[in-house]
Amino acid sequence: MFVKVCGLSTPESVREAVDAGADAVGFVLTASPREVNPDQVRVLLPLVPSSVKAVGVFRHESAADAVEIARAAGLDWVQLHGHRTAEDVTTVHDAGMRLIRAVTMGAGQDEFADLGEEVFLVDAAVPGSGEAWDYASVQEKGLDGRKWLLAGGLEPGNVAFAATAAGAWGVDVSSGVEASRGVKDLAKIRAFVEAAKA
Ligand SMILES: O=C(O)c1ccccc1NCC(=O)[C@H](O)[C@H](O)COP(=O)(O)O
Repeated sequence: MFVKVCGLSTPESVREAVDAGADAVGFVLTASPREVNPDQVRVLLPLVPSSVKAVGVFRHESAADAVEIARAAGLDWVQLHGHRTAEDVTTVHDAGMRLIRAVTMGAGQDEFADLGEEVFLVDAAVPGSGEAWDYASVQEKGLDGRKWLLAGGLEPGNVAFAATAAGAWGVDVSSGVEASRGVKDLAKIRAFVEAAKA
């Protein structure tokens, strides 16, 4: 199970996620209680080994702006929330970056089909809100065999059940490993990664 821990902003939380065995870490470079700026990411990046993907997360920014900000932060993966077009995908790829596209369950079947071979993420309606949803309902989208991450309201206690119910290839968490909004809890990060990998 691929595990991404998102919304990291301190050396301690990055170290804990990496040490616990996370496959990817996320830095929120958009308006959020977890927002960090490119300079902060550059300070944290040396703590992330090359085997772990470091992802810049964006919501309202254009793809071109996201690429520019990610580059300033030293990142080569971007995660784009919100409605995106084929041109956005091209913009990211032409910049030599990898893309995680975030969609919600409300997205139409054609939007899921459009995601092609891309790694993508199926999230709650409001990203980073900690809202759980009916994870099993994603099975109706026919995502078997595709590389996609389940997100939204996951926590150490529900991740194994949710990932199985959804048939997910990987999972992504932020709120469920926090002591309070925007403040990561190191023990929860470890418990989450261990539960997801078990
Ligand atoms: O974390 C945020 O505040 C955020 C803001 C804007 C766009 C994306 C954001 N976060 C994305 C994520 O952390 C994950 O993809 C996912 O939504 C985590 O959800 P949850 O575990 O329910 O917090």
